[in-house]
Amino acid sequence: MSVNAVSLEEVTKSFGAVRAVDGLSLDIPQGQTLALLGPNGAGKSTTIGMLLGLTVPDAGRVRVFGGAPSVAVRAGRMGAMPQEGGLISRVTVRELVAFVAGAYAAPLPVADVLATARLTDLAGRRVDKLSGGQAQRVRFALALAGDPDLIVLDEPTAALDVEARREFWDGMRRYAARGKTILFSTHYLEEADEHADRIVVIDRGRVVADGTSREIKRVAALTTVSLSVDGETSWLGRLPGVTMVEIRGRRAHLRTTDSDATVMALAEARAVRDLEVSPADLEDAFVALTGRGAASPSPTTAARGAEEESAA
Ligand SMILES: Nc1ncnc2c1ncn2[C@@H]1O[C@H](COP(=O)(O)OP(=O)(O)OP(=O)(O)O)[C@@H](O)[C@H]1O
Repeated sequence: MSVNAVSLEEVTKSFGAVRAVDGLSLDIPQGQTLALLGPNGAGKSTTIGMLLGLTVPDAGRVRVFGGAPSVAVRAGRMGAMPQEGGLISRVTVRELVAFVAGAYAAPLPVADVLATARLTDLAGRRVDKLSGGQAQRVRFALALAGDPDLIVLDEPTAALDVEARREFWDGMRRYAARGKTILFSTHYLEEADEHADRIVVIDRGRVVADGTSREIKRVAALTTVSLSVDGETSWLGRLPGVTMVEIRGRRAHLRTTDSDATVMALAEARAVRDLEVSPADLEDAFVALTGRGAASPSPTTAARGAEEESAA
């Protein structure tokens, strides 16, 4: 098996009394596109800083392609796009890309960089005359110039409008299609859902969920099946997939990790009356996982509730 592109082992970093990253472990195999999703202050930028070798962890180990981050950077194997950062002005896009590519031993041909970042038509434009979205694609191009195997992007599309984001991700997909590894942080749930193979949700410096968007929704157990009931309801908690039962008036609301199995079992029990299935979206899952902004119980609470119920 090939070495992981990224391996973080129990990494911790504090700033004074603030523990920004708290025992975080994460392995990213080569070729994966991973979204690091988390609310403000979750520890995304600090994690990325350690990954890039810009910040030294207090404890734990950071490996990029099996070695120190600085080795991967020097070898041109890791390219980064920081959250912000000025671009040299008064030069054209092509000149700037060629200048940065020239710093690497085995750069990508400039024409390829421009094409991947969708900048071919803007190659002769001066950098200081670009729109925000175009400038962001130039930053992406600079991260690509050394033909890295891993690219790390800290909130690459923050402040871009919908069209600029679409164009940005278009370029990113071309890069990923070449078998490269991508790690990006984002607040945009739909962006993680749409562009990542894997989503790692972090909060307070810890991983709170890790999986495909489908798996994360399942972990959050947020699909709700509701139906009209009368009489005895305790059996509803024993249906497959059900993690929580709430009775409100004459309706039962079942949280389930497997709505298909729950509905089938209800049908077998001839209990389907005014049935409604409300699927979770990633936003609900995120809120439930991080406990921010909603009164939903955390998934661990939900899972524990179900275990206790079935043990009883
Ligand atoms: N250089 C620093 N000095 C002091 N505190 C810091 C420093 N860098 C980060 N922090 C604190 O560490 C915590 C994690 O911050 P970090 O920037 O890693 O989060 P984030 O998930 O990237 O947030 P955002 O999405 O807002 O960029 C926050 O409480 C932040 O205030």
